[in-house]
Amino acid sequence: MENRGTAPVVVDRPVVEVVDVVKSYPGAGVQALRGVSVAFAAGTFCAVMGPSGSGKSTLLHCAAGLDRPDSGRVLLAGQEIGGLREPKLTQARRRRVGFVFQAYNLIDSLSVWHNVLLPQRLAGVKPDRDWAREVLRRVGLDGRENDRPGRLSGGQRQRVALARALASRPEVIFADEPTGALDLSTGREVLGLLRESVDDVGTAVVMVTHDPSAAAWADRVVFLADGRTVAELADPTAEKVASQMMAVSVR
Ligand SMILES: Nc1ncnc2c1ncn2[C@@H]1O[C@H](COP(=O)(O)OP(=O)(O)OP(=O)(O)O)[C@@H](O)[C@H]1O
Repeated sequence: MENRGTAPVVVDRPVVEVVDVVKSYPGAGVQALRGVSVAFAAGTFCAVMGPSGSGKSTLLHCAAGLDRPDSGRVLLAGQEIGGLREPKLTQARRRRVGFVFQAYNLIDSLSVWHNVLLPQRLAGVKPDRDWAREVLRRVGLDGRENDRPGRLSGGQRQRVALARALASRPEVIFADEPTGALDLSTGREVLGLLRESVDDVGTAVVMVTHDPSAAAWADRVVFLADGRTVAELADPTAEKVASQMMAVSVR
């Protein structure tokens, strides 16, 4: 399905809506997003793909409220976040959003347990310890609570990052190439856990990836090129994603 206009594809129960977002980096003379409209539905898994430099990470940062667009609107659970001043924006993000980035962003001076509880503590929320224990069990890290992240493997660190994202029961998890630094089987485990959090917990996942077989774990794939959404795929397979990527890359 081609989506060339500025009207977002309508999804049921959107948790994040990006409407006609433009974002440039004036210092670099780059317009990274040129009027992107896309919505992400609650409890679904969406992959974002596109050639290098097409604007995927910028879209993720704007959608997650980490970056402010030059124009356009971003709604998080129906609330427009563009008008929020910093403390309120941070609060909305901490309450509703989880992040899993390739660099893990774990704090090495804290144990696994304290890393997992940190976002709730920063949000001033009393941590739900039972749920934190449950998510650590789900990601296969029970017994590692007292370890420092630096002593864990890359796959285990990524699982800590995922547990940390899940621990605050976010409505949406944004993941930027969460399997990029992992070997094939560890990558599959992490994708399985993201899928499980969608199916069992009802979290929405928005994941940037370059890998068609990772995108095939999603319910839907949105393709970007030159800062615009150019195509979508529902119920993707790795083959369909790869051939759509080829089509997008030769545009
Ligand atoms: N902080 C920044 N300052 C200047 N230019 C930037 C910045 N971040 C991104 N860009 C530029 O904006 C454009 C889109 O970058 P972005 O990282 O969003 O693309 P991407 O699709 O995620 O790329 P990749 O797949 O290589 O990670 C690129 O031309 C990039 O060089």
